Amino acid sequence: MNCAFYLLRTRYQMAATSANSLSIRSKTRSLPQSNPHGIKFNSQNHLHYNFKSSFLGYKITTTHQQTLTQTQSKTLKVNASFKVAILGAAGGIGQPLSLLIKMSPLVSDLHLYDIANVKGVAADLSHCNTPSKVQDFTGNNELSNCLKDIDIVVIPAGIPRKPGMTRDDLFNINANIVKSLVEAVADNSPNAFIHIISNPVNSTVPIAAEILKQKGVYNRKKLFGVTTLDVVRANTFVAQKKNLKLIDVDVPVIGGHAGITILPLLSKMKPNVSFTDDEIEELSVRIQNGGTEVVEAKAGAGSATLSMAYAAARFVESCLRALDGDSDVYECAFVESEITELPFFASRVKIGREGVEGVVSSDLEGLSEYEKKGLEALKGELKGSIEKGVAFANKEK
Ligand SMILES: NC(=O)C1=CN([C@@H]2O[C@H](COP(=O)(O)OP(=O)(O)OC[C@H]3O[C@@H](n4cnc5c(N)ncnc54)[C@H](O)[C@@H]3O)[C@@H](O)[C@H]2O)C=CC1
Ligand SMILES: O=C([O-])CC(=O)C(=O)O
Repeated sequence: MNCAFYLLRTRYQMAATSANSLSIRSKTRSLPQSNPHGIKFNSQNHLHYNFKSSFLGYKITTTHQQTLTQTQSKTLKVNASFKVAILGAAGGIGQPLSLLIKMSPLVSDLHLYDIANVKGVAADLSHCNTPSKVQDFTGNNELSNCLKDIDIVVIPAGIPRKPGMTRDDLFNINANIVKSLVEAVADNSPNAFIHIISNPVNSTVPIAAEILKQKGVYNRKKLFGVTTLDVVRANTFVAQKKNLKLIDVDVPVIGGHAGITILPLLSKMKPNVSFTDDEIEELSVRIQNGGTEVVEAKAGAGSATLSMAYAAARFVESCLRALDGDSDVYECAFVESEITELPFFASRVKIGREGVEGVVSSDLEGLSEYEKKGLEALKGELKGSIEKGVAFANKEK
C-alpha cells in the first residue's frame, strides 16, 4: 500500500509558457507531496532505499526489520555524492537537523557552520557510521571554505521567539544574519539550492533574493523559504482529528509562514474528507498557531526545534532526490511565484535538478469560501512583510 502510494505517478500537464512563467496544472484534484526515502543496510552493508518506510516518516516498524528482500526494497547504486552545508548548525534546529542529514545516503559531505560551539557538534556527529564526512567551520574566515562546491545550503541561523513575540519581532536581528550569510553563499556557492529557515521567513526570503540579485547570481528556481513544518503540522492535526492513517494524509499549505499568512487547503487534501465549518475553523487556526503553541509550551526556552528539524530534513531529502534525478518531487515552499499578484508565495512546487520546475497553480482553483476569504485576508500582511524585506536589503546598497 505504502509502496504503491510512493510509486503512484499522477500525470501533470506543464503549462509553462516561458521560462519566467512556470505553472503546473493538475488533472486530478490533488497531487502527492514527496515521500521521503527510508534507508536500509543489507547483510553486505549495501545501502537500500526502502520505499515502504522512512526514518523521516511513514511505517517505522518496517524500517526496523532486520532483513530486506529484493521485493521489499529497490536497490540503488548508492550515490552519496551531494554536499550539504548547514549555517547555524549548533542551534536548537541545527543540531537535530545535522543528525537527520547525516543519516542521508545521498550526502557525501556535511559542512557545519556556526559562530559558536560547532566543533563539538561535528565531532559528535562524525562518529556515526553513515556515508558523509562531517567538517566544522566557525567564524567569518572559515565561512567561504564551508561553502565551496556545496549543493544545498540550509540556513537556520538566527534568534527564535519567546512568548508574546511575533515572528516579525525577530526581523531586526535575523535580517542582518541572513543578509551576511547569503552574501557569503553568493560569493562561494552561487549555484547551490538555498533553504531559508530563519524567521520571519516572509521577509528573510525576499532579503535573500535581493542580496543574490545585487551579487548578480540570483536564480529564482533555487531559493526556497522552508514552510514544510506547516504541512507536517497540518497532516498531523488533521489525521488526529479525523482518525486517519497518517500515511494517507497530505494537506497543502499555501501563502506564507506567519499567523494568518499560513493557509491550509483542507478542500485540496488527500484523502478527500468532509469537515464541518467548526472543524475547518478549529483546524485552520491550530495549524496557523502551531508555532505559537510550541513557543508558549517552551515558556521562554525557544521555539520549535525538533519538529522543525524533522520538517527541514524532509525538505532537504526531497531536494537531494530531485538533484539525484527523481522526476516526481513535490513539496510546498515559499518561492518567487506568479501564482498570485504577490512576488513570493508558498504553494506546492515541482522540484527538479535545476530547482523549481513549476508551481501547482491548480491548487488555487476551486477553493472553498473559507479558503477564498483566507487567501484575500493574508495578502495584505504578506505583501507588507515581503516589501519590508526588499526595502531592508536595498537600504544601504
Ligand atoms: N521556518 C520555520 O518553519 C521555522 C523557523 N524557525 C526559526 O529558525 C531560527 C533558529 O531557531 P533555533 O535553532 O531554535 O535558534 P537557536 O538560537 O537555538 O539557534 C540559532 C543558531 O544560530 C547561530 N547563529 C547566530 N548568528 C549566526 C551567524 N551569523 N552565523 C551562523 N550561525 C549563527 C547561533 O549561534 C545558534 O547556534 C529562528 O529564527 C526561528 O524563528 C524556527 C522554527 C520553524
Ligand atoms: O513559531 C516560531 O517562532 C517558529 C516557527 O516558525 C514555527 O514553529 O512555525
